[in-house]
Amino acid sequence: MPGVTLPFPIAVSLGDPAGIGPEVLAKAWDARQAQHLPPFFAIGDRRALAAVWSGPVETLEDPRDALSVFPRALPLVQVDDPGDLVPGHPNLAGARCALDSLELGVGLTRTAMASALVTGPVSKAQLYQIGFTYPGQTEFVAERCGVAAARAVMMLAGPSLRTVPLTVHVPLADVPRLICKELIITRARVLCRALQRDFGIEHPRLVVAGLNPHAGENATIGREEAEIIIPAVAELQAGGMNIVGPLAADTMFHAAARQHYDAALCMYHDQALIPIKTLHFDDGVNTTLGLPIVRTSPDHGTAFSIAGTGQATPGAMIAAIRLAGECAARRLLAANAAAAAA
Ligand SMILES: NC(=O)C1=CN([C@@H]2O[C@H](COP(=O)(O)OP(=O)(O)OC[C@H]3O[C@@H](n4cnc5c(N)ncnc54)[C@H](O)[C@@H]3O)[C@@H](O)[C@H]2O)C=CC1
Ligand SMILES: NCC(=O)COP(=O)(O)O
Repeated sequence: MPGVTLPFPIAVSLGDPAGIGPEVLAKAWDARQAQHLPPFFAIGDRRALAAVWSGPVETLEDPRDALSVFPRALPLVQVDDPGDLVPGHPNLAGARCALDSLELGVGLTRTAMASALVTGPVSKAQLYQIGFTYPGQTEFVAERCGVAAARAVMMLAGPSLRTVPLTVHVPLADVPRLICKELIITRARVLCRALQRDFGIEHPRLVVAGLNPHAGENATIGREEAEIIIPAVAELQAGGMNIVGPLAADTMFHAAARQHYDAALCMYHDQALIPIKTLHFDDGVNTTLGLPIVRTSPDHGTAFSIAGTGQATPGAMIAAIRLAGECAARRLLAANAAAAAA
């Protein structure tokens, strides 16, 4: 945000060393001045950067030194990957390095050595093979921050759309039984509060998607709308929230419809992510709401098939760093105002 200088740099874990995380972060550093990015440092293995980029890297002893290093080199907190490190060829040593980097990034942000955390893309399949028991980074970061998974809310954000998947990394067949009134209410409240606190939207306007075609067509094409979603929306409205739904999911994302809301609560992963990745593949950000720290991530994955080819575009990583800086700045302003008022 203009006029706000963050006291600490932003921490960025590189993600899987064989994925495109190192390349898009290096390209973001190349673009730091043109894009007016706040200072950041990388967390991961130096070799992952060297494999895809010939720019300057300086290894840090103290992450806070990133502020002075950032103008001349990409600052790095080294996390060793003892395996063969070849872009496009993931292995379990790389997955371990990605997890160690994520863990360190959360710790540094929790202890105020970093103003916010940006996480590079990891391969869930690789992480599951080393015993990672969380569905994704969202739930891992939430647990490390002491926040219950239901209250850590994934939101995908682009310049013209924000969406929240109510259920995330679960089989589609499980979605109907996982949707319940309590989950809708909990996530809508976290979403509303975060839009106010982190996005500066004083009176958020929310919409909720239906699960079934035509939002159930008056309970003739599925009953989840009538039995679960409508009662949840009614309870939230009674509590004063500006929220409507369920809306038919096929017609709620066109340009004119998007003017009427600040965020859409969707019933399952692809219902939320298809519109975002269609509209904002190059500048979409995945952010976790409801945490004591700011955490964002580019909306894309590891893209192993293009890693090391130079084709990866850094737009989503740049957007993730920018959004992390903006949210952290809003929290800083609010904290300063509260301190001044006390
Ligand atoms: N934040 C995270 O950690 C995320 C991790 N993933 C993980 O990534 C892995 C691969 O997932 P996919 O579904 O294949 O999605 P993906 O985003 O890695 O790739 C999908 C397609 O988009 C292209 N692509 C992705 N990012 C690009 C970029 N910056 N520039 C140019 N082209 C780009 C890829 O080459 C591929 O054709 C999975 O293991 C998944 O778990 C997926 C999404 C987010
Ligand atoms: N599809 C979104 C995604 O995979 C990101 O998940 P997470 O690792 O940020 O929880």
